Amino acid sequence: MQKDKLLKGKPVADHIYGQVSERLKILKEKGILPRLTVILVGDDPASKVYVSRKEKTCQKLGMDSETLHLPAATSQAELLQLIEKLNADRSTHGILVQLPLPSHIDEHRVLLKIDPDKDVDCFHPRNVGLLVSGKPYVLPCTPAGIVEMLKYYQIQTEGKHAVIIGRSNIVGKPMANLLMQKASAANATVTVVHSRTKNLPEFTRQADILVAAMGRPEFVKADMVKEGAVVIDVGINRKDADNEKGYVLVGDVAFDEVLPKAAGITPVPGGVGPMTIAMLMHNTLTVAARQNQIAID
Ligand SMILES: Nc1nc2c(c(=O)[nH]1)N[C@@H](CN(C=O)c1ccc(C(=O)N[C@@H](CCC(=O)O)C(=O)O)cc1)CN2
Repeated sequence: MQKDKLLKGKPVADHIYGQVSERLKILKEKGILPRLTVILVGDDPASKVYVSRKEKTCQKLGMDSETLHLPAATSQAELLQLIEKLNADRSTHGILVQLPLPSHIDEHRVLLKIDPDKDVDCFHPRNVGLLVSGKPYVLPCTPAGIVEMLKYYQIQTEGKHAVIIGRSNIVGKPMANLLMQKASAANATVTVVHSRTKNLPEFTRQADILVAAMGRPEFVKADMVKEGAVVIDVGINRKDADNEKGYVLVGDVAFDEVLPKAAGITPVPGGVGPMTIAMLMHNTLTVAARQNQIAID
């Protein structure tokens, strides 16, 4: 294993947590205890893991947090009512609805209901618009975490060709925005490919930076990657295995065969994943500070 090629998330997340602690100190000195409320509807096993990690991280940092776990049969009206209550509650600064939601609930309606000033995910259309305009309120957690990783590992993006596989609202679309922008200083040339792209490998082979975020286990094979490319794997897929958990985590990249060709590659687990929660903590402080007109940056 060529260890120097591994772009691990933990050291970068720890660097962010250092900044979070400094910013939290300023808020606490002003009498503000930032509070994140996470809503989980249903019992998706992976979501339960992520939500519990969010709560534990808040506790570890000394932030306030609350997880509201609702049954899978919760109606859309009930969920909207709860969000309305949290919007009006001044002690809650950040609201996050864990995705995916059960299929009977319209995700767009729910995200639209969250007060955009409390939207720590950057999923509300107002905040998506601000992001696209280059004047973000907060940055979307996973894409912002990837930008932080590229900076930390001193990977040049300016003028490079970044190819993103996947066009989701959580990763693909905001990632394209961040990488192309002047505001993020990334200044890359960006191509987005997806399930309907014809001759997809022709595009991925042009990538200096390849971001795999389509949610298909080990989809990216060695012959789809240019020699010397930086490969960012955003996929987290559970693959059946004969171990204690009954599964192993694999990314969207066939890691073992892509590793020899890549100049740098994020592992799964331990790559991009830890950055999502680190950036969420950062965003929670940002919204708490803005709601109280306190400068922490
Ligand atoms: N409202 C949101 N919903 C979802 C988001 C989001 O940003 N906001 N992103 C994902 C899930 N997610 C956070 O919510 C998340 C995913 C992965 C990790 C992580 O630490 N992954 C670890 C492995 C974790 C494991 O053992 O299963 C890793 O890759 O090393 C954290 C958060 C979808 N929903």
